[in-house]
Amino acid sequence: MVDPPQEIGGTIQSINGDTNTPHQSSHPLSVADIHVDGVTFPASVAPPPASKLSHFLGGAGNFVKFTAIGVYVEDTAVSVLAANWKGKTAEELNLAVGFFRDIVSGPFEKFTRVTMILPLSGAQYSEKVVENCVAAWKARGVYTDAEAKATEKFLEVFKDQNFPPRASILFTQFPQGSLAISFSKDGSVPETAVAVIDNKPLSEAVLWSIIGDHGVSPAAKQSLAERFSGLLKD
Ligand SMILES: O=C(/C=C/c1ccc(O)cc1)c1c(O)cc(O)cc1O
Repeated sequence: MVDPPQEIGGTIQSINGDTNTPHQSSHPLSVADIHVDGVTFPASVAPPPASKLSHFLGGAGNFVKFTAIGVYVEDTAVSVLAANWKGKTAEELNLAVGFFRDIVSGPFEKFTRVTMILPLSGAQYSEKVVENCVAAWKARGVYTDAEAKATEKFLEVFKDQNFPPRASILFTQFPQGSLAISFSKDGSVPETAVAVIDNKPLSEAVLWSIIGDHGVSPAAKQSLAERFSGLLKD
């Protein structure tokens, strides 16, 4: 379900507890909130944990009945993705592994909000994510000690957590390679991260396991393809 479009590109006030310096987003564009199984993903987040930049909602979908997943990208993603994907239909984008690869590894921040529809423990969630990431690395022959250590830290961050319905896990993926992890009991977005893991393969694999070729949320992929097809019209 999609709401009427909202203008993105206004002045953002308090940035990350830093200063009150107003930040202007780099381009005005029209995107709408998305509702997934009763969970609302607002059209923009300004800014996500540990970031100073505004992000807009690229797309959202569910992972079967368990979680609703919203993928936000830094405003500059539109001009970066235009280079390869301008003028493509939603169907073309949805079928293009390279389109999702460019979202995951493009030189812009991503912010992923995973909201519980059914209750999950931190261990249940993190073990599933790590299983998917390790399987993808092993398939490509790129699983090293650094990734094993990063996944241990990831599991540690989640081990004492419990997520009732409506609670969220928030990932900020930085282009330099770190992954900031935060938690929220409701729809709010905290300013600070609970943990930052400095491992680019892990940061990218978490998002890839959602929207990659065997991603857990085909609905989020479809949503990203539809919205970017509209944003990247000739
Ligand atoms: O959403 C999920 C995982 C949900 C889930 C459901 C049931 C379980 O017993 C465990 C986990 C998810 C995700 O958000 C990101 C990812 O990389 C993989 C996932 O499975």
